[in-house]
Amino acid sequence: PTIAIIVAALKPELAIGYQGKMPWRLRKEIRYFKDVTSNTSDSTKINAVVMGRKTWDSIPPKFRPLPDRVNVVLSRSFENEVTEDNVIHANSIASSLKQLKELYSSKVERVFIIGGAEIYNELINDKNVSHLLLTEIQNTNKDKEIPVDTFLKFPLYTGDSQWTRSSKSELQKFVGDNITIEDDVVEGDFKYNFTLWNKK
Ligand SMILES: NC(=O)C1=CN([C@@H]2O[C@H](COP(=O)(O)OP(=O)(O)OC[C@H]3O[C@@H](n4cnc5c(N)ncnc54)[C@H](OP(=O)(O)O)[C@@H]3O)[C@@H](O)[C@H]2O)C=CC1
Ligand SMILES: CCc1nc(N)nc(N)c1C#CCc1cc(OC)cc(-c2ccc3c(c2)OCO3)c1
Repeated sequence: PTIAIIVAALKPELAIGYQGKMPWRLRKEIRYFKDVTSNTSDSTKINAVVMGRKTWDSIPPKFRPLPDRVNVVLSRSFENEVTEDNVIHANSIASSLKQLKELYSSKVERVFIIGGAEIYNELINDKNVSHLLLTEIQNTNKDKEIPVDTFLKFPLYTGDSQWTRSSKSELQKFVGDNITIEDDVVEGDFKYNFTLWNKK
């Protein structure tokens, strides 16, 4: 299945976290994340979300496991198993994909890597990752500093980057027509845009 990274990052430094949490709460961004990671073109299939143990721990317990998606959590101290609330525990990316295949065979349409920094920075260079769904966030209030301490190490804007930004119509095709993609969404001091990147 297609493996895509999905992340929201503050430009220009591509910051994604602060003290183990998200530096912002953007209502429409959470809805986009939910819709894109839940939506399948084939209604008989389901998507999977893969995350690091710290990201799992940071999701409010009432919101996890993320509904209507196969949840996979990675930890180097996990046994490869399925927990009682149907979460796949894996101790490597490879074993998580193997378990997905064994348990769900052709039932999984897309696999979304949903964080956090350690997982992102390991997988951005993985040959199996074909797409990057990046929400590019800007701070419109130059008098306000946004506290951040966690960053993506993604080579996107360098000249020799193997990643190229797709058009808005390619993004629309990728996520499906039933998802509305707004331009320049403004929430508080933040302005953000949804983008799709793929490998050259
Ligand atoms: N802006 C955004 O879109 C998002 C931001 N975030 C932010 O990211 C931050 C969390 O990121 P981070 O602290 O890096 O933690 P992660 O969520 O990336 O989890 C790291 C843990 O995952 C496990 N792990 C990592 N790599 C592997 C591997 N190859 N095989 C098996 N297990 C592995 C380890 O677990 P163990 O220690 O148990 O061995 C490691 O400690 C938070 O601030 C969060 O808010 C998170 C998601 C989205
Ligand atoms: C939702 C933020 C987000 N956006 C994008 N573009 N990519 C992502 N990978 C993520 C993410 C994520 C994991 C995560 C972390 C978290 O706290 C650190 C909370 C949630 C979360 C997940 C579902 C929710 C919710 C919050 O509020 C309502 O429903 C989800």
